[in-house]
Amino acid sequence: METIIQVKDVGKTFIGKDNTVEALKGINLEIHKGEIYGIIGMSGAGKSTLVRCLNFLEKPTTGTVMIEGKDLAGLPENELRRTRTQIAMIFQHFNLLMQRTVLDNICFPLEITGQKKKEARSRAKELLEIVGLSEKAKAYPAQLSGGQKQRVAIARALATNPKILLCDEATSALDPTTTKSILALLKDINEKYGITIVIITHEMAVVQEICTHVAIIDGGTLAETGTVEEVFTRPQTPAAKALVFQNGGNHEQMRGKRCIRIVFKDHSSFEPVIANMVLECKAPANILLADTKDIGGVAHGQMILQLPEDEIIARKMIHYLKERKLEVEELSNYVG
Ligand SMILES: Nc1ncnc2c1ncn2[C@@H]1O[C@H](COP(=O)(O)OP(=O)(O)OP(=O)(O)O)[C@@H](O)[C@H]1O
Repeated sequence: METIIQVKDVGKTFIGKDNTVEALKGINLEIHKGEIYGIIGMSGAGKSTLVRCLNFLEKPTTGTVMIEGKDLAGLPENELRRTRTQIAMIFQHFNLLMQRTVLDNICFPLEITGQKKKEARSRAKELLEIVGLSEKAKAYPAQLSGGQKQRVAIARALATNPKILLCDEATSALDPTTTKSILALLKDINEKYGITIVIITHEMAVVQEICTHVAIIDGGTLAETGTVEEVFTRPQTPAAKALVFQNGGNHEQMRGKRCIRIVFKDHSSFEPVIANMVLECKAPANILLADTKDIGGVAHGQMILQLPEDEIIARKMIHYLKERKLEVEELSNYVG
């Protein structure tokens, strides 16, 4: 698959009057065309800084960012500007122009690129239809709900036909139902228009919902990258385990001896079953052994899980897995 974003050894240091912050250190990332790539990490991990480096809103102190093979640092100003128009961005707080109507907000980037007013308005109307807000064309942002504002921001971001859409905590100010609908819209846009999407978030549920790939960033460094399924089912690093199992995947909390063997057959590899189970049951499960193979996008294999001591939660987990048509076998004396 074609690489669209390549980040090589990127570092970013902020030098202040009294202190120096190394926000990013030696980041390497490769994002392919058409992927929905999640970048997740705790507050202060460096997510926003990284995403801002992808469109040179922030210039990296070291390393290179390449968009479609072009090193952004080497581009003359006008070409950098052109490349930037292909990288749109949406934000947590929408950043709409409050004095302009919804339609005029969407026209704004088109006017900047010199499009005629009439053409801009007709394109803006098309975009409003895509995001399902045609009836709000004449409304002002203050008259919209959070989800509607984000839809306008998405329409505005798409106005210049970008190849990449960067989303910086785009659903963090929204309730769970609205979040789901915005994520569904993003997925639809990704599928219909082939736009590569990079999602910055601190919420695992967002990654789980729509991302194909994920990078975990921790203290300015990249802890782990992989497909969502890989990282969710077999997190390798403490940072990844902390996010996947919410409370650290701490072995001390796993005193329960109850182990089960799950056999995967013909199960979609894109549904991170274990991670979903952990999220649903709000308790960690320890993966003692995982032997899965991806055959044509379908996972086959087995996994041995140690369940929590709490009988009710353990039952709930077994029930969850059985409901998903997985073969579950209880192991009385498993020694990992
Ligand atoms: N312009 C700046 N000047 C100085 N320090 C900065 C600047 N921007 C970010 N930082 C610092 O860099 C580190 C990473 O910040 P960043 O905003 O990228 O993290 P984040 O993972 O996006 O966090 P959050 O989820 O809380 O927004 C923090 O320690 C932050 O204080």
